[in-house]
Amino acid sequence: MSIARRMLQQALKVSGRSASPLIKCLERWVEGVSAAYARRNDTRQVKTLEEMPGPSVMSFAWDLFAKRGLSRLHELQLKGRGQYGPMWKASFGPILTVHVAEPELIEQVLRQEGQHPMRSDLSSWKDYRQLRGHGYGLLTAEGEEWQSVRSLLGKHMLRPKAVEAYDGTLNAVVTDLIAKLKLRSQQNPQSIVNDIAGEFYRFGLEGISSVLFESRIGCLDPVVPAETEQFIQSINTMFVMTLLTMAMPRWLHQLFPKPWDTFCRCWDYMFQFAKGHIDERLKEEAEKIARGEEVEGRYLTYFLSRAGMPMKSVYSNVTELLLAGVDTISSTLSWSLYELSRHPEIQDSLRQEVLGILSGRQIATAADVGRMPLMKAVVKEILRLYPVIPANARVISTRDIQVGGYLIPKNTLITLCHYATSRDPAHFPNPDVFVPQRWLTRNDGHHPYASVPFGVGKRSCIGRRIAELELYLAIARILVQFDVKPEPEAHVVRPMTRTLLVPESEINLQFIER
Ligand code: HEM
Repeated sequence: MSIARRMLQQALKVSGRSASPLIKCLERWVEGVSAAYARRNDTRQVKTLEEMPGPSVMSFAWDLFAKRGLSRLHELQLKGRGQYGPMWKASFGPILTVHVAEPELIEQVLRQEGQHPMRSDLSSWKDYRQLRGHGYGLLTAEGEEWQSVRSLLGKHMLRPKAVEAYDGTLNAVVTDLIAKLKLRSQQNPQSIVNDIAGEFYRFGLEGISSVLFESRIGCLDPVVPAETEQFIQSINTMFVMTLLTMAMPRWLHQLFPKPWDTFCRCWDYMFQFAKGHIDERLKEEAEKIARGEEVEGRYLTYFLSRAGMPMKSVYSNVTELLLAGVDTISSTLSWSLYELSRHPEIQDSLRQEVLGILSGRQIATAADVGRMPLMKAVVKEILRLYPVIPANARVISTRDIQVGGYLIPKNTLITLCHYATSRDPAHFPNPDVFVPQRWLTRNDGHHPYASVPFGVGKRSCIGRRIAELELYLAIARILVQFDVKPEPEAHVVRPMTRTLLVPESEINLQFIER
């Protein structure tokens, strides 16, 4: 309470007068004056971007390009925080970005993100769509357009009941994954499956396709269709090229056209792949209707097309959902089995938890995995150590905001460094060690924004519930069917950034049938 206000109240008490309209008016005036005074004082203390520490343009460019910094961006978060504190600025090619690496400050940014949060307005993904005249999907759309797709998809992807209904579809894909792992481990004298991330890539694509189209596309067949392999290859290359094309000023695209051309070719293929599958599925439906048969789909493409969304938006949304469901699942599942293979005691406890809930059954349902606290803790811990999207971003386009005592002008790109916060010993003791148990105790003391692998708020991951269900179902069945061990003389695998955080080298594991 301001001193002026207190004095006014004191005066009222002394005079014994009740609060008449005049007095109330006076009170409001005093409040207004003191708020304005506080604001002026605040602005005086607020620092500007010029005062923010950070590497020079040259030294950051050196780190990025000469020292393979693009693949070590996650480590540069730790280096930046160590060198400059919780906030620093750096120029990523032509883009100035403010890095924020403290949970309270990340929270401050997200609480000011406004009605239609924006991740980045400088994305080369958007440039590509404009160039080719494609629509935007949920990942790239903004404003009202984003809001309307988000509300529509939210009904089918965020509501627990709607997501639980996908467990049968996803379990059918898990059945094929298990058969494939059995086949591959039987082909090796030591039951080793090489490059599990590659296998889980196909699993991820088959999983999200079945949710989108309610039909299978053969990713886990003994011979994978060539177009599927090319789609996966296109995603890989597109992610490698994303950071490069964003870090290069546009005029450099003319001088060195290869990265931009390759990037566009990958997207062309991905859009073509998605369109092919959508058209095929909708044609089947039209034929059914022509034969007078009932059409009742439980798949996302059906919901989108039935909601009257223009086909251009259906194509772009499905392309982006297909893309979002591949690396995210593959990487998280690979790291889960990697860590469980190195911590046999935790693997065993988790298996006991699964077997206890299944009581004799082989296949878990959504309701079953909902009752597995250790399973949830394992996945949380994996995403703390290896958040597949290691940094998030926001651009607040409507107004300047204050964060950590700095004034951030509107339209500044803000990088939320949650890889750094989730590896911070101040929030997680022994931060580099896999300890799922830390998630089992309430009030373990970490800030709620210290590990936010799915983001927070209106623009957070819409696929979170589907991803978690798919991961739980897959891990549960793998542990029931196999003992998972590291290959003999296995080396440590580290993460690397390829826009997303992925294993730097192959993860090879022994899958010993139980
Ligand atoms: C372990 C798995 C996954 C992780 C860690 C993850 C993480 C994230 C993160 C960090 C964001 C950005 C959130 C923000 O800006 O605040 C995001 C957005 C998004 N994710 Fe995921 N994701 C995962 C799986 C999936 C899956 C399986 C799908 C598709 C079914 C998906 C679809 C999306 C979409 C469409 C967006 C954009 C949402 C929007 O802009 O409104 N994600 N995800």
